[in-house]
Amino acid sequence: MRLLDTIRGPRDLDALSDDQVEELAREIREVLVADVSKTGGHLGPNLGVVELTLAIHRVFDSPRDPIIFDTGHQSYVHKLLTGRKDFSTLRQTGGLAGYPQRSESEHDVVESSHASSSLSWADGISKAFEMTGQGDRHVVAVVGDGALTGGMTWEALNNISDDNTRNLVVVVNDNGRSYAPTIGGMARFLNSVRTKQSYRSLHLKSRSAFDRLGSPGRAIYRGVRGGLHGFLSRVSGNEALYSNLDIKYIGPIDGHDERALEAALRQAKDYGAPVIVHAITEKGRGYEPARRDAADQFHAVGQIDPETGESLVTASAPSWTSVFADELVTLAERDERLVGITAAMLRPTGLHRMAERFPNRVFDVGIAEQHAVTSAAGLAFGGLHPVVAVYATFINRAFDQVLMDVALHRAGVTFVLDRAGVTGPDGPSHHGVWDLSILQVVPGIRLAAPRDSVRLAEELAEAVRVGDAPTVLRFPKGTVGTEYDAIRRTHDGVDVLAESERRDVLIVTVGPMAGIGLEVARKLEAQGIGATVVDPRWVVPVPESVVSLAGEYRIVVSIEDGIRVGGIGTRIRQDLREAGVDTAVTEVGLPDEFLDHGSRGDILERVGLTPQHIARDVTAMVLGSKLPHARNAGIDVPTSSGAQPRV
Ligand SMILES: Cc1ncc(C[n+]2csc(CCOP(=O)(O)OP(=O)(O)O)c2C)c(N)n1
Ligand SMILES: CC(=O)[C@@H](O)[C@H](O)COP(=O)(O)O
Ligand SMILES: [Mg+2]
Repeated sequence: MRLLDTIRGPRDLDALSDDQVEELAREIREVLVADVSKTGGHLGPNLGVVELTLAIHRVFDSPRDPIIFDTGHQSYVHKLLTGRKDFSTLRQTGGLAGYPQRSESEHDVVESSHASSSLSWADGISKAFEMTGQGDRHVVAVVGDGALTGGMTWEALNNISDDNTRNLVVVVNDNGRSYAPTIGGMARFLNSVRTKQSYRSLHLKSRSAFDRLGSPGRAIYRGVRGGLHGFLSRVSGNEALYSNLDIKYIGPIDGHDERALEAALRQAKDYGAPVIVHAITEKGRGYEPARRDAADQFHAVGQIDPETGESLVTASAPSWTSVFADELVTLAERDERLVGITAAMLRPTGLHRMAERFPNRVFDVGIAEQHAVTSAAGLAFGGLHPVVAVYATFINRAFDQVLMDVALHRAGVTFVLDRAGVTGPDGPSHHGVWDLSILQVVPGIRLAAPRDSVRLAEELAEAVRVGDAPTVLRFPKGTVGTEYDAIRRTHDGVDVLAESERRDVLIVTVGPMAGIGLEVARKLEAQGIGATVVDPRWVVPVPESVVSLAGEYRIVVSIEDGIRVGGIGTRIRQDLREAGVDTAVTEVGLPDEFLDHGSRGDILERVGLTPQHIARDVTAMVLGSKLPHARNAGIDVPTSSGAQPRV
């Protein structure tokens, strides 16, 4: 039996000897590589926190001492140590979540995968403990060097430093990388610690001296190491950054030396005030293919060959991201005003291609979306046209900057939102389902949803030509689908994809929902219900011809991969009513709920965003029966004029 099989919870770790802890670390790495290579997931980050997580769970008493994982993608080891051993269903429908999830365990606290929030969580929890007579409980926040580039962490540190009576331990998991090497002054500070000759040489010399004494020497070394690191940090003046914040700093600690970590964490636990423990770790530790991966050390992998690390995923078509990446380079070659901005996701958003071609025209600002957006407003003020490329879910964080720094000043900034719509395996905080609703309230904004790669190229070229308003392009995760050519295009750019003689149903599709809309139309036509399908391409503001066309039909059906509440459908309905058009409107989209992880197909099926569900509901409406209220289909029939749907 494996040692790991005997660990039912963190308290089973207490009795392990040093050698058993090392054996357990080895077994955990074997499990991570064996299981995650089959399911896909955050292999590199989790291989880097094996000893760190073991030490935290041996020193602190979770869940009494809550452990907060920033971003949460590095919580697999935590899950293995808290009773969740079956990773064969990782990130799959109904399976283990890829992030902490309270419904899985009392040991899980923060479920959001949006980075840089852990210290604020820890600040609040520790304050609450202190104010409710639970001041003896410790709160531990594990924050990566990448997450430290996010502004929230500094807002939290500013507050934490104000009250030095709380049992709050911040463990900096410093592997020097977000996806790519972490950027900025914070990274330079942390890197200086890691590479400080005084730290490195003294550390290495002391270790080899004790090693020569054999196991007794190694035991002694481990005993004094905590103090040694403390000495080193004073020698190298590393604690300056934090001690000026009046926060105790312990480190740097070798993040793969479990005993040294324990010594530092015990010191931190007994300190009785906020402490930062700085652990130097390696993403992908213990697995050569990850360690060798120059791109991102297997930050997030698909299915891979566990022996070689080679990807087993074959793409049937180019990804939306790669189409965008190539188109942007083409545009940048023609327009020197174009610059790119990424929030620590250069390769995931495709900006790496522009960076390779124009290294001085792409800026990685760290995990700092708010800064990225307002900096873009500044770049536009200076005469450039920034293209801010982020995942759709992360633009949520910078809404105020889009509104008050870009739109208020009518700045020509283009936002490219990748992973828009239901993404799938990364769960509720990663679906890009809010952008259509929150951005459409921004005055002057223009929002496009390309239905295929041809329209992506076309609409990106149109977007970067707009110099007096924010423009937005949003497209989904994965590979581009079928190209849908238009039968005709209206004067204001609406593509008619299918047209029926009978003016029964007008289907207005947003982006790649065009495919579903055409399938719905085919199903309706098969029942003798006339259906026309149009793709506005630019969905905000709603083009006038959508409104005028709607007046010729009995029902308008909008279909979008975004929450229905406040979505494009509600905007169409409002524009129709304001134009005096009383055609019934059926808005099809996602429920305004948090959607658990799973495959995109399973999720769309579950919420009824499929041709079958939509055609059934619309048929029932047209034939006059009461619609079965599918969760995601809101039916709006104008009641003010007493009009009934013209069915
Ligand atoms: C607000 C936000 N922006 C971007 C991301 C995408 N993202 C996920 S993990 C990651 C890098 C995190 O780096 P770090 O905190 O150092 O953790 P590591 O992966 O190195 O353990 C990024 C940018 C995110 N989760 N949240
Ligand atoms: C944790 C995080 O925010 C990302 O690493 C996320 O997993 C993105 O996944 P994809 O790039 O595969 O969509
Ligand atoms: Mg990192």
